[in-house]
Amino acid sequence: MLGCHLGHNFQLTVAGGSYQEGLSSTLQGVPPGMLLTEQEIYGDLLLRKPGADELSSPRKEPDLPIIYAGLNAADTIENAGNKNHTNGTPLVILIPNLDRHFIHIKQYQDTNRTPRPGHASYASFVKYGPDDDAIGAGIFSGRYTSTIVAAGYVAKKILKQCGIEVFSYVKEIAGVRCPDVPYERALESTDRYKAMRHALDPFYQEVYVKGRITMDMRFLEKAAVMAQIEQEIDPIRDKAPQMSAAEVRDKYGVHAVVNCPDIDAGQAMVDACNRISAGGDSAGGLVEVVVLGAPVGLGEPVFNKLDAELGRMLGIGAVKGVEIGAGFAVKDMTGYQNNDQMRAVDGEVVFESNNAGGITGGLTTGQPIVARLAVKPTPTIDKPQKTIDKYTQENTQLAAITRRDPTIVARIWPVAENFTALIILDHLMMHYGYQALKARIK
Ligand SMILES: Cc1cc2nc3c(=O)[nH]c(=O)nc-3n(C[C@H](O)[C@H](O)[C@H](O)COP(=O)(O)O)c2cc1C
Ligand SMILES: C=C(O[C@@H]1CC(C(=O)O)=C[C@@H](OP(=O)(O)O)[C@H]1O)C(=O)O
Repeated sequence: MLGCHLGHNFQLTVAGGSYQEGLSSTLQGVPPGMLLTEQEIYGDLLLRKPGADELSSPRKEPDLPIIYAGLNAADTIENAGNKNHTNGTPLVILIPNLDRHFIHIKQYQDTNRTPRPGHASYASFVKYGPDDDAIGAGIFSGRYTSTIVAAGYVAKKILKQCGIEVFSYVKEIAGVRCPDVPYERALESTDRYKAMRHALDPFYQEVYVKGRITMDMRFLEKAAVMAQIEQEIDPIRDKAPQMSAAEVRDKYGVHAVVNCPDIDAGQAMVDACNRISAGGDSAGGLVEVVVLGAPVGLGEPVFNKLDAELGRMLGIGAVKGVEIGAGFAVKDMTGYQNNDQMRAVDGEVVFESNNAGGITGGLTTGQPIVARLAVKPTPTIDKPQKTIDKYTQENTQLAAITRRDPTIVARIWPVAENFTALIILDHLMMHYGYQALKARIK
């Protein structure tokens, strides 16, 4: 298989599959000198992991990461204080699969002759043959997106130190749309939503806050604890702090399930999705990603224009469209309506609108970068569907029996957020390098 690599300077290679031993992210280009912990990476992974709420698949993966390489194992000289700091070598993050039992493997074995319409299993069988990693769709499972979240967290941490903030939220599910809110408000709401999820996540509390896995442990010790945790998934989940939706709303000012900056819209999304999934079907929608604080000029013509690079998010399973700024709506505008008028105010350039989504000519303008991802409804549904037997070519029917997300939208925004961070950091490195070189030319 080819194609599991992203980035020019800040480079990510991913591996693994939904029912293999686990998944991994390998990052090259991480600068030395940054303290990095598994707890903080998990803080992002828990936002995407399955089994969290009524809109997500019942698979109870905790998605606990292990940093396997890329950190100093001890202070490099006595009292240097750089233990667990990045040291510039490739950073490897492992995410073991802990909720893959025989019963689930058997469900896939029983249905793997009959590919799920809308999923990858027909084309991947034809391409890779009978040894195709078809259990749970392997690397085609949405599960692989945990690797993007883990790696993108590192990119976001670096970007924050450069004054750049990347965040994402749910814009639409099942036709229910979140009204437009100012980006600063959407960022605050997303931060409060994350704080709520950290506080209520049983693994965050039991594993990290209570110190069951610490950065002082060796890899083999952490793996041994994970083997214990694999046997305790349900008891740990039972310890989750309980809070009603109303209490979440009062304390954090967010919806308890959907990261949407308008709480009422969030509830209407849940209701609409539940109505669809009660009939065995699934729902799609939109997520929006915003980047604040990016300098002017990120992006490289011609093939690496920043909008083209953001379009790489089509590589995320179920993402069928990536819009920048006004996106497809530009087709109905006149030039005067679409152009973002500019003024100079006290030496600063101010734009009166942002139809360009912060990018013209593939280069950032200094405005917020805005991208939206169209997410299709989950392929696995609980309705009989027409399919074929991929070994005999007979026509047949498939009824889903595997675990599935009623909608992918509510879980995909952390993937979009962290994927965007990987792209922005990659281009920031290119930009800084190019500008440094330019400054040396007399
Ligand atoms: C976070 C996430 C969760 C997903 N969950 C499911 C699921 O439960 N069932 C399913 O059939 N597809 C699910 N998918 C979608 C499939 O991975 C995707 O549709 C499939 O790989 C085919 O790729 P394509 O939709 O890009 O053509 C999920 C995707 C993501 C990103
Ligand atoms: C495991 C995850 O989501 C899975 C994505 C997925 C699919 O077909 O994409 C189908 C389901 O897989 P399984 O049948 O193995 O439970 C989801 O649970 C995950 O995102 O971590």
